[in-house]
Amino acid sequence: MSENKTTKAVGDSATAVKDRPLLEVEGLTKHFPIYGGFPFKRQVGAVQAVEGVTLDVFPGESLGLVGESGCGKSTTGRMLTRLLEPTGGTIKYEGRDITHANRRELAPIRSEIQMIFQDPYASLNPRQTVGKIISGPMEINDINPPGGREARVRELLETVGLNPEHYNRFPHEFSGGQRQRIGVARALALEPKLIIADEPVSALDVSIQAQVVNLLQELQRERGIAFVFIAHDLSIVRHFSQRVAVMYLGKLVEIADRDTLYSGPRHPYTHALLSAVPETDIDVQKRERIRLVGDVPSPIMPPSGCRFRTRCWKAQDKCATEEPPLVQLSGNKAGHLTACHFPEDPTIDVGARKEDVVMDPALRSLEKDAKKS
Ligand SMILES: Nc1ncnc2c1ncn2[C@@H]1O[C@H](COP(=O)(O)OP(=O)(O)OP(=O)(O)O)[C@@H](O)[C@H]1O
Repeated sequence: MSENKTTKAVGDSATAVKDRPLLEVEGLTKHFPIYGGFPFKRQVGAVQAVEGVTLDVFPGESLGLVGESGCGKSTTGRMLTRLLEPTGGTIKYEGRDITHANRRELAPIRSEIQMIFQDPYASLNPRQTVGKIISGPMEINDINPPGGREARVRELLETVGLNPEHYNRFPHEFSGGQRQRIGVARALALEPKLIIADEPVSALDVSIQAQVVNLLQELQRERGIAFVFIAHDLSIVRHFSQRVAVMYLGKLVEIADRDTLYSGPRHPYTHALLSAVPETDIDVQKRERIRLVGDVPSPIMPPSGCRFRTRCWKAQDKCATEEPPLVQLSGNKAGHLTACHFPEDPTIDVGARKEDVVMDPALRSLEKDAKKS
């Protein structure tokens, strides 16, 4: 098979490639040490949570990061915001290496990269008022917007669809969806260029998920904020992201623009993830159903070669001995990278799955509305 050795995951959709990348991530790695032994504790191993992740995030784009629970999505997100110190690799923000930048060095960009967390119950301080929570980042960064912080917070409350009069209320007075809106307002307070949204809707009621996704999408479009949208649910990422990266056991296995990924996945794992999304639209061509067997192996001792091989129906000897690089396979578009020795055939009829496959009826109706307008 002829391969073009492109190892950098670049976007090629019109939205993605406008400028140089906002964020350039190369070989990002995180190992959590495991200590044991008696009487003196020493390191006996490591959880290899993230291993050699390489990708770019462009200004204003939304990149979806998808994979099963425990594959290292949150750890990656936390390293990108520098809440976690990487074990290896580099992170560049607007060309500046911030991989090991200290607090002082990070200060000027702290406001530009924000995070929205999964659990809107745990991520808000129950003893602080909404006003205090949202103005927190402004206080920490000593930012005084024209008109004052309170006016800015009220404006932000309105932006995220909450009543500005709720300024003095406490988190427990709000529903899950409303709390996540407070989290979004807090992330917006410093007018970030990049938001890492870590499963921002998975803790919410299904009927509320669509509203919050819609809000984030509006913000992305109207304010040109770049998003890394972390999710285990491919249907939500498809709704929100122009490009999608798929992770398995700490590694990126495939990345492409969303239509390419959904209509012609090359990595068997992506194919399996897609076939797990229920097809509710009878117009959508039936895709072969694949059910993954076995558990995800331990990240403490991941399989040799291709990490997916123990669950892959296409695996051969080579998969155990040689790790497949993340490259542009022959037949793939620029920017579509796959890490597999025996990839799926490219879909012949690329238009076969143009329709979105959405699990949640609320999201489905939103998509239809968006298409009409
Ligand atoms: N502080 C830590 N110490 C040790 N291991 C950790 C730590 N944080 C995460 N891990 C491990 O690293 C691996 C990746 O975890 P991570 O939370 O990044 O995955 P995830 O894909 O975000 O999963 P989920 O969707 O369940 O949040 C898991 O095996 C997890 O147990």
